[in-house]
Amino acid sequence: LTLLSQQFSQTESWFHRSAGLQSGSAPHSQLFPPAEGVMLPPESFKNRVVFITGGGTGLGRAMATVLSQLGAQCVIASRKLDVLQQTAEDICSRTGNKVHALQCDVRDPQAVSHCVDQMTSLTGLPDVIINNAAGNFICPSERLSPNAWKSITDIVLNGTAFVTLELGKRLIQDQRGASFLAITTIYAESGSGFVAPSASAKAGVEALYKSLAAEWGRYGHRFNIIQPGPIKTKGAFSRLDPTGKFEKGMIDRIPTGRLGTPAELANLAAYLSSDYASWISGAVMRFDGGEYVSMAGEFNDLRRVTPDQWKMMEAMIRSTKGS
Ligand SMILES: CCCCCCCCCCC/C=C\C=C\C(=O)SCCNC(=O)CCNC(=O)[C@H](O)C(C)(C)COP(=O)(O)OP(=O)(O)OC[C@H]1O[C@@H](n2cnc3c(N)ncnc32)[C@H](O)[C@@H]1OP(=O)(O)O
Ligand SMILES: NC(=O)C1=CN([C@@H]2O[C@H](COP(=O)(O)OP(=O)(O)OC[C@H]3O[C@@H](n4cnc5c(N)ncnc54)[C@H](OP(=O)(O)O)[C@@H]3O)[C@@H](O)[C@H]2O)C=CC1
Repeated sequence: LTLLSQQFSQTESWFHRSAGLQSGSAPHSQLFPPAEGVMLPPESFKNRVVFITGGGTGLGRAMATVLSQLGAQCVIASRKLDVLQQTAEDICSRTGNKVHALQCDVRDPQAVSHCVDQMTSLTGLPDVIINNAAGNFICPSERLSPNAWKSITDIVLNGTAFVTLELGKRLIQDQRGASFLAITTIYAESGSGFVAPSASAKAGVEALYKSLAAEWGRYGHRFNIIQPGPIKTKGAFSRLDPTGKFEKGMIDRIPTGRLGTPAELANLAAYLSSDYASWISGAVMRFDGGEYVSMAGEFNDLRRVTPDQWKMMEAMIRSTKGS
């Protein structure tokens, strides 16, 4: 069984196989196929402990899978213990490496401290911390109650801060280095209407991580950020595109013509958390198929202009004399 698991971890995983061309992708997305398989060498995370918040579902689950395939002992934590346990079992049965499930509501600093106590007994302190847990929903800002604002900002900003400070302090005390990674979003930079609490909280997370990258390097701690563009997960799409009507328009504005895949994100997270990235700290890695710059550029809509229309417009421009 162990041999089989090892062979499996060196080739491909169940979710990589499902990462083919998604429906709704543009034809040119064939030129940007999502790479299958795990990128780093096998056992890159052997003898490493990885702690992932929100590791039971979506992107957190994908990151736990890849890191487990690379030899890590993973600890996944969130509110729903049954979901975490099922994920832990699934991953462990596929990779042969231990995955621990711990219940933790990151909004509650005491729960976070208790979770870290439990992890310390199970695995010791982690070498890699991935702050991935989040909450979000689309809502016109004038409809937000104070509690709606608080529910998102408490998970995203306070939750990340509680986890990071609790683990950071204990690691410093034990004179242990670590890699911290936060999953934010491209609109942490631009802000975005209709998700103002999420945008505000994610921007706060980025400020926290850049601050600590500067402050805690002396303790052997690295802090990096991934800003993903759209990657289809139930958690995100059910709350941000509940009718499914916006997906096509979203793909149209992504220059690579498709959504990202959990496997691609997981490989990037693994790289940034690995020794291969030990000189990367304070970095913000946009991971969005080009969506951000595509939405930002004033003239980018000119992509719709046909060659004949260009001929006509060029003639008009060239015929202009003076101002
Ligand atoms: C042009 C359009 C393009 C569309 C693109 C679509 C796809 C885009 C993909 C790109 C994504 C980019 C970024 C993604 C970022 C993410 O974070 S995605 C991850 C999302 N995952 C989750 O949210 C999982 C966890 N979420 C939850 O558990 C819940 O959703 C919640 C609400 C965050 C927290 O749950 P809980 O604590 O149980 O909270 P409640 O008690 O239910 O609610 C607390 C208050 O919030 C109010 N509320 C809840 N839902 C809404 C809503 N939909 N609208 C308004 N208000 C809401 C609720 O009423 C409570 O307030 P009150 O007590 O005052 O009533
Ligand atoms: N998918 C996408 O397109 C994008 C996602 N992101 C980011 O990626 C990350 C993962 O999102 P995704 O996988 O799509 O969505 P999911 O909804 O699947 O993931 C969110 C996770 O957070 C956990 N969580 C929520 N509240 C809490 C809490 N109070 N305490 C502990 N854990 C909590 C949830 O578990 P539980 O319910 O068990 O607590 C869940 O596992 C998030 O940070 C999100 O902002 C960013 C940009 C794009």
